[in-house]
Amino acid sequence: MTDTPPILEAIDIDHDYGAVSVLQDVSATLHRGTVTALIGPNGSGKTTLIRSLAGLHEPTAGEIAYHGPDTARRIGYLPQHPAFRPGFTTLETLQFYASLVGADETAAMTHLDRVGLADAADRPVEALSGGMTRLLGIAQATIGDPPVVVLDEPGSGLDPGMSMHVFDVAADLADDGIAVLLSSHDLELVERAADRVLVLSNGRIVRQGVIADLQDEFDVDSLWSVYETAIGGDLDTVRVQGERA
Ligand SMILES: Nc1ncnc2c1ncn2[C@@H]1O[C@H](COP(=O)(O)OP(=O)(O)OP(=O)(O)O)[C@@H](O)[C@H]1O
Repeated sequence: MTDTPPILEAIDIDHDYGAVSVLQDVSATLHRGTVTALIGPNGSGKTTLIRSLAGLHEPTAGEIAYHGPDTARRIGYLPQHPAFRPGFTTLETLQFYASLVGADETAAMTHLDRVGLADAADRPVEALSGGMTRLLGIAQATIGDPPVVVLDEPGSGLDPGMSMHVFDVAADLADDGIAVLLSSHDLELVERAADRVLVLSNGRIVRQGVIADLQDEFDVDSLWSVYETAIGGDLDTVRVQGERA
């Protein structure tokens, strides 16, 4: 759990998009068997941090360090807007990703079943609803059993039952020993399924730790109160980074 050494960590990373500094001095750890939720206002840098941790872009400064096993696939990633090549079925698409990471033939169906998409196995990917496409993206992120899985807003666009299911899938992955990072704006679901949170505000981690410990520290009984206190300032204004707020 969280007292184990991290399997993946960001060490003092900065990320700039040209002249715009989006992450500053971010240090964060992910641990095996733990769901860590990344929460923060719109535009605070969550997707940028997730993409940095997934190795999709180099930080401008600092380091991303992976301490896990040398497997065929180290980190599974669900983008915020998953998209798949048209002309193939859901099952064929997942079988393709399975073949890339050396997973066995049955893995694709098992992973489809886990996200609740078994009945859509023969449906072309272009005929999936937005929510179903996201579920296929989650199945794709977990195929090959990477020890770290990062999910950018996995519950976005899903109905309440399916959102809850997706968070339960994340908790099940952690029960299997995987280090899961997910971003979300749904604090109730985060409180239900996550062990730890990283609170990002305006490109900086303003709090991180076990949810219950943060509630004790702030002497509050909900994650919303932790969030409100940690973020401070206006909660109804999007702070556009690189601009005067
Ligand atoms: N490619 C880019 N070029 C320039 N600026 C960018 C780029 N991508 C993101 N940004 C800026 O970086 C900041 C952080 O964006 P990011 O998508 O990481 O935030 P977020 O916390 O994931 O937001 P949301 O919750 O709205 O999805 C924003 O100010 C955004 O405008």
